[in-house]
Amino acid sequence: MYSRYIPSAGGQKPTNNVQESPVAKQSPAPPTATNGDGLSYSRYIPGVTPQKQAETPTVQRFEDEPVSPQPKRKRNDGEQLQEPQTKKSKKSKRGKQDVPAENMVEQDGDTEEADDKAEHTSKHARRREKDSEAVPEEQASAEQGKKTKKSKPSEQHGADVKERKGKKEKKKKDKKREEASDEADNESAPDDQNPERTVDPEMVDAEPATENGITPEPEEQQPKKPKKEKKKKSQDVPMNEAQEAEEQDTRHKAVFERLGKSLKYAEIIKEQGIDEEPEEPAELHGLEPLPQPPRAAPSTAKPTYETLPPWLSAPICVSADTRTPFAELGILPKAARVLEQKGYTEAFAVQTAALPLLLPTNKQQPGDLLVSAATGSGKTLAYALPIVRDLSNSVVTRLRALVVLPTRELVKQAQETFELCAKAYEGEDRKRVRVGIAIGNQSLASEQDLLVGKETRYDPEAYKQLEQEAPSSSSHATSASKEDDLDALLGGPDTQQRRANPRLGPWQGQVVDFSSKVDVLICTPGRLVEHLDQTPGFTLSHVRWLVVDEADKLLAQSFQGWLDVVLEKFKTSSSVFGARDFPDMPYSGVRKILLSATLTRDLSLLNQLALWRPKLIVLESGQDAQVAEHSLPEELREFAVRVHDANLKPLYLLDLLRSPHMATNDDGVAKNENLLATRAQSDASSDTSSDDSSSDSDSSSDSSSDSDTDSDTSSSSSSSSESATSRTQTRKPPSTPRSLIFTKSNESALRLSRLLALLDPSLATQIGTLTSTTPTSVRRKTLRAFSAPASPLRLIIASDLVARGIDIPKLPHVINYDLPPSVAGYVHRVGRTARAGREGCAWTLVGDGESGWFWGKIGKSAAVKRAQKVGRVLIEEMSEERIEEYEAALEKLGKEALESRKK
Ligand SMILES: Nc1ncnc2c1ncn2[C@@H]1O[C@H](COP(=O)(O)OP(=O)(O)OP(=O)(O)O)[C@@H](O)[C@H]1O
Repeated sequence: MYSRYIPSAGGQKPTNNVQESPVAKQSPAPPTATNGDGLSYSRYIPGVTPQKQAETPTVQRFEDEPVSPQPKRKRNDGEQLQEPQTKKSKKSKRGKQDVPAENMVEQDGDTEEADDKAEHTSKHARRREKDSEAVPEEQASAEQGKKTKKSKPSEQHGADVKERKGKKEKKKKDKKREEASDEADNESAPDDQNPERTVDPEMVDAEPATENGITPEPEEQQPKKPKKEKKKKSQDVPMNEAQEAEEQDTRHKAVFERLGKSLKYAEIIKEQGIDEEPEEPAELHGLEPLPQPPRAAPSTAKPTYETLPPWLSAPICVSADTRTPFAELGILPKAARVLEQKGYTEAFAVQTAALPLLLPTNKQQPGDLLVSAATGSGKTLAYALPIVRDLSNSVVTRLRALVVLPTRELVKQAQETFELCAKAYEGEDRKRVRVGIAIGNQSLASEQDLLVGKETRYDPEAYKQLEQEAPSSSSHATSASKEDDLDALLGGPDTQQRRANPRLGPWQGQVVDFSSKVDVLICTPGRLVEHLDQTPGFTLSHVRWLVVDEADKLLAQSFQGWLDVVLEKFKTSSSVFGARDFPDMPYSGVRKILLSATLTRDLSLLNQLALWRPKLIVLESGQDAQVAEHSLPEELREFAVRVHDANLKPLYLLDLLRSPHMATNDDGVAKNENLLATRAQSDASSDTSSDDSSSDSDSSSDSSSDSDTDSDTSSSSSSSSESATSRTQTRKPPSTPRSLIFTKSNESALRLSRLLALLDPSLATQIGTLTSTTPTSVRRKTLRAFSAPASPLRLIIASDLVARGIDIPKLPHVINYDLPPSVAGYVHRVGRTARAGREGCAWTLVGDGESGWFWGKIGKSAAVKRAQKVGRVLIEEMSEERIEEYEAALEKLGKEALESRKK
């Protein structure tokens, strides 16, 4: 609520006297003037008769304005000065009396207090006007003087204060002031130091008094009183003020005394430990409490936020260094002996975990199995051994195990392991398990002959029955070859019928019986689909094992929709009763085994397989029990070779191959002290000091870029120290270290092979190339030659064709000439070395523009679990002479390429 000044109707004509007054000349305000808030006040102007009551302005009140809890001070534009200045100005105003009344008054029309002020000020004004007529001039001046600085209320003012006493809020304020006044030596502080005081309503009234030119009484003579007191007290009782002050003092003293006593009493009670009197029991009055159910015990079960199924979130973890004698795992002594002859004295960790679950000795309910274990950890034997053990119990040869792998080389490799196991389980009432492969390296017909046997017999009754039957669902030749079409044309309608059911023989009454020639078929997915489609008598009706090795790759890619086709066959070919029974187990069905070093945890992919009671085995490396997305072999050492100038990358590779870092014997064991030193530094990379950074800057023209991409100072320092101690030497080691070099494509592999031969003609006979364009027979030959220690073949430059699964015995080095396409790609590539618990080194050439990706995704990624940190190797800057040689080699290569295109 605020007050607003509304001038009386018709305005007010200033009298002549007023116009003559010096004050009036400066101010247009009438004798009964209003301040900026519309508050009226009376002003003493000698010789001017105050206006009558009827002419005083009315005050209109508004309820809809927000009420400020405290009076706010609004300055006029001219009142920008700070408070001390305000005081000065006030004094000057008093002295000079030349400032308009509006400027003298605090502008505040918004607050409640201001409303009150406005109200009673207007009353005051009216009353003062009356009083000014009656009270002699001296008395009036004395009264006004009291109001100014000491804010002594007038009689009317005292009455107003009493009225306001009823208001709660004002009471509180008054009380506060009262308390404050006791301590603050009765208004010793000047008003202008207290912003609240500057807006004191009394001040509003007081200002006009100073304007009247009447000098207020000196402050010293007036007793300093709290404002509230001043308001309460009436003008005419100066004696009562002193009495009241005394009374209040005594009252305050009494209150403080009582407080002190009670505090002392409380302390005594505390010290003596006196209990307070117990409360008397309340009378119940027949309102007895209703029987309540017992309180439920708080649940101790922890909420689970797991979204993965338990088998995936809580896998079977096995430490990578676990070794167990085969005999302890239920492997027959004769089989264990055969394995030992091959060098398999103990079961590796993954075999220790998987064999008991897959062998028929398993007491647990059988189900599907997933294995996620590092490269070279022996996964192949982990599934081959129990499958062969199971199939060796059979009497009749039927296709009972289907093993699917992504490449021909891997199929061949798995075949060797299965053959070993078949040998191990042969004899002693066990049949020799027959292992077949289907990889498309020969014609379909010849493969069909190897897989499916055919016998013809004369049986007219069976023939008739077959004629009436629908085409066989188990095997059918839907996409017949051109030769078959010719047969059909020559052979007439019978031939078409025969094609519909391949069991119908070429002659009337002749029936064909098909039989599987293999117990285990290891195949690539594409060739499997072809056989299912085109090979008569090829059936999956008896299959009870399905192995998907390198499962992440096989599930991520369609490979002619092989999985859907196979799973469909598993559903429809179960017509033969007991075909999928496990002889030593109360179980019937197809057991699925999925394996990979980078096994997918993608449930949408895994769900395609309709897994039944699956279990997941995860190989842990190191002491850290945390399961990472990918883990590398514990014996693998990784190095990043910085390539400053990507255009000279082949020269960097040559220098690396000739450097002492790579000098190892053919078993992958370090031959050279420098390499051991490098390894030691790599191990200690975390605590190497960075005080040799100067050497880094010596060798590197833009060493800052290295630190930009790699914030880990410890690793940087390791690189620096390496650069200082193990700088690449161009001294030639005794022989080229046996290395598998990966490029990003077939083309780059071929180009690099030729370029290296041109740069160093001595390497020409030592280099082999493996790409998807290489014929299978050449691939196999190359790999075999590379595995032989005495072979001249020292380097294989390959595409990612051989990145997965290929087992090259005792390969000491893998070099990533080009960065791998993914983290999984890196894991598989470098996994060609450090296999089966042996040492091995992986070297990655990292260009300055690639280091961010390499260190972020691979080198320092938490997703890749490694035993040791990735070390760094710096190659010396290339001399001008070498660069010229390189350019000459490039030119020659270009000419060769042109010539080959012309041909
Ligand atoms: N128990 C064992 N004792 C000694 N050597 C073994 C044993 N089991 C397997 N190996 C050897 O370990 C090497 C790696 O085996 P395997 O190829 O099965 O590994 P992997 O886990 O399948 O690797 P990748 O994931 O790369 O395919 C092979 O040379 C194999 O002969």
